[in-house]
Amino acid sequence: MTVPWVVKYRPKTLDDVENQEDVKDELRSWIDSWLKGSPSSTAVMLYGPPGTGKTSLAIALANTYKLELVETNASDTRNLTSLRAIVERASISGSLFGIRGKLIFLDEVDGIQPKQDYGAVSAILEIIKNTKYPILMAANDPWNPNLRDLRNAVKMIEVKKLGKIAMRRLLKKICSGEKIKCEDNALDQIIEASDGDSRYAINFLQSIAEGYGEVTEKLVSELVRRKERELDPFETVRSVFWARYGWQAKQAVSNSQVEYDLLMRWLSENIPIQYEMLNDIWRGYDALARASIFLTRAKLSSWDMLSYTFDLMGPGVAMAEVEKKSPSWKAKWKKYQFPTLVQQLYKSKRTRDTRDQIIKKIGFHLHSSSTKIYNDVFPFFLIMTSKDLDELAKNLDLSPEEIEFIQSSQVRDVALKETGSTAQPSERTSRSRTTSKSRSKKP
Ligand SMILES: Nc1ncnc2c1ncn2[C@@H]1O[C@H](COP(=O)(O)OP(=O)(O)OP(=O)(O)O)[C@@H](O)[C@H]1O
Repeated sequence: MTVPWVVKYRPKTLDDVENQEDVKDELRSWIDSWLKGSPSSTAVMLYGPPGTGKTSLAIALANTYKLELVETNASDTRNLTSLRAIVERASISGSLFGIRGKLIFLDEVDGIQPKQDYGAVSAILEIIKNTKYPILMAANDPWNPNLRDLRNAVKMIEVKKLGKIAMRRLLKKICSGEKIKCEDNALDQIIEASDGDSRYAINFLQSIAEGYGEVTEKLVSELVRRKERELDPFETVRSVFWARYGWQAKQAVSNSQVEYDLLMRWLSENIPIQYEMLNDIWRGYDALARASIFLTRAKLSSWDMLSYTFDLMGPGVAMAEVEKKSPSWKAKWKKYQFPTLVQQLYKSKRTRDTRDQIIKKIGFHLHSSSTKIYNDVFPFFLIMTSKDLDELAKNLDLSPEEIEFIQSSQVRDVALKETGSTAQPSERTSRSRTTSKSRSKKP
């Protein structure tokens, strides 16, 4: 199984964490104050946009001070109960940093829902009151009024987006670690699209590198569109499959800018990749089939139906995996696939692009328009090159990709067929084609 690069390249210690110097200093002096026996504050909340390194900072902090990281999701009330027991046990035994100290980490504090997770905030407040261990929390957006009491009980530290230079260093390190060819401009585009979200940038890099074996500017720009982040189907698909709670999956599909039909294709292609149990796959497809019915109804009658489409495409697909209900469930990294249709469109576009480049070069040498070369010369050229490719390639300054295009008989057939079928059926072109055909008989 491929290890996700966000895991493989996660910083081990605080020194490995790129930038974030102020945050690291504050965290160090906070833990030092605990070690001296007079904590500057019981709990700290790291807050900032997704993928800025909050979880990484928690792990690096624990490693740096050789503390055991006790990690749980802040809205998981069942785990909070056992956490309360840990904290209470420690206060009775009076152990502070006993044999091995602990760092308690509560992730996704802003995911606490007042109704569904009733009692979570008061449980955390109680843990903070009784703890003998430092408590670190993380949230993307901690300004929800429901979290006011919590905010007042902790020290708030902002984690800012990673700058472009630091992000580039991070990605370069991964590229050389993985020995993959990454064009500088491609990295620039990924950095631009990630908008400071390192997880997004690293996942994006891995998806392209594993899907295509190289990271080129052309590939990246194919995938990055203007509203890149929301448009990235890999991110949406992963967020749905990795959602532990229904609301997370619903958020993923409703925030996604990937067009609904296309998103269905993505999910459909990847359900059997993500889910291993036949029953889970069946439930996933069942939810998706129902989502498709509601999408058709939404388009035909009322857009109100879209809400059901989201429920089924998001939580419906996400919760198809029964194992998710178990507390020991962990998201499994899978290499997602482009929907076959999108892949075919991409491949044929690439082939057409290469063909058009060759046509341009011939046109430049023959002082003719691309249309004329395409209709009158190109089929003949392909036949000619089966004899004299080396010489022609030199004269036309053809790139290896263009030579490969010409050499591939399969592609040549496609190109010949396309040339025949897509040319305008004008008198001029049909006559020209007759001419080139008849000429081709006499090489
Ligand atoms: N400052 C950094 N230095 C090195 N790697 C980083 C840094 N920030 C993030 N990363 C990389 O990005 C990945 C995602 O970061 P992380 O999970 O820590 O973000 P987060 O802020 O906790 O995100 P979220 O709020 O969505 O949970 C990490 O696995 C790590 O590899």
